[in-house]
Amino acid sequence: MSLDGAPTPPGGAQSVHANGHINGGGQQNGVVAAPPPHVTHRLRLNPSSDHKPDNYEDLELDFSPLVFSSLERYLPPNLLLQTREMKVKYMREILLRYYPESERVRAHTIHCNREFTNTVYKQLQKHREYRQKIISNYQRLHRELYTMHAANFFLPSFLKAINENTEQGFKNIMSEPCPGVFTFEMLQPRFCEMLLAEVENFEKWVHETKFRIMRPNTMNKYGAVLDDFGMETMLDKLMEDFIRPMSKVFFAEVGGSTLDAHHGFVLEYGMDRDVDLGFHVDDSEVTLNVCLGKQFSGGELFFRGVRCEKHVNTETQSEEIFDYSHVPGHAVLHRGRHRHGARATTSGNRINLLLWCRSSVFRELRKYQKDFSSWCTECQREKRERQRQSVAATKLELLRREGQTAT
Ligand SMILES: O=C(O)CCC(=O)C(=O)O
Ligand SMILES: [Fe+2]
Repeated sequence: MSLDGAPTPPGGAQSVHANGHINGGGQQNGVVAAPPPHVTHRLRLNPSSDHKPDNYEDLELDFSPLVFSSLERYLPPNLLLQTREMKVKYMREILLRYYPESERVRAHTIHCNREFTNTVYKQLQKHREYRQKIISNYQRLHRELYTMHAANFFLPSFLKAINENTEQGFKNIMSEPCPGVFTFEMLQPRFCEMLLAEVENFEKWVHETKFRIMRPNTMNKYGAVLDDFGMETMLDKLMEDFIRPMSKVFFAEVGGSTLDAHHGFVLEYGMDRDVDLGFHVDDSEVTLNVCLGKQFSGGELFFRGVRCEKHVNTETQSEEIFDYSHVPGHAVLHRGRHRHGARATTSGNRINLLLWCRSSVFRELRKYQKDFSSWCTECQREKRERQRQSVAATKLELLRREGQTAT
């Protein structure tokens, strides 16, 4: 059997050369670009905290109703008085800009809002058809993987922390070997085995049918997008009920509490697969990276400090250098903007589960931020430097004035 495959490949990571430069001008791979100048849709920088948002649960929408309720508080005051339909229309146009599959289109074509929306719709439609084709033809091996069964998937220690849902509860199971990089034991060995077998089964089907699949991003030749073969709902649950509570505590300043979209995939490394992964930042606010196995050597993750778009290529400070060795079943949680890469897997096969979690609210608000990012180390260094210079200038001025009074 031969099936027709992939539409335009999805977005991905933004690669950064180890010595600092972004590959290919930095606009490729689904990295968020500035909106076209004519786009007039605006949000407030601070939410209207006393405004009670509408409920959107009963509408058929392409984003979660909760996203609309959260975003509503950021609407310009005059819009808050409009009908629910008007608000939905306004917010949808903003949100559509953040649908990952739209990024490529946006970079090349868009000249007016309507045209943009139509092009995105076509892309979405194509992508839905692509997924549908896979889902209706691929025979699942372990059906129990496709719905969330927390007790079968996760270790009791992890479940206990999630149920407690307190900062201390999370800290009890986590290590933070480098600021902003959290590691913890997460998956049951049986779950890892089943997911590995499912991925293998899917790859076998792809091979046999010659179905042209999209790889997780432009940096990988191997691996598979789990969302494309039926795991989207289960992974949404993973993000909402497990990753968002933790991110709310540890990554609030990068939208950790408003994560509302994900890209879920596995990567496969080995001498006969992808060997390593270059230095990059993820197209995510928060990334979950869990090793599924199997046996391997090498493949360490290397981290090199958190940077905003403007500072992505700046030098690494010695205290930012951190290398991590993967352990099957163990998870790493970090900001998408934490620069990192993976060293060569020198023997065996390493397969990792990745969940890039995004917040559309955070992405919209980031556009209005003029000054320094609280989470970018380089922004903070520049800010301190600017303050130091300003204090020095004031001191000098005071001394000069004192000198004048004395004479
Ligand atoms: O291979 C790894 O563990 C890193 C994967 C990664 O950074 C990514 O997919 O964004
Ligand atoms: Fe990454």
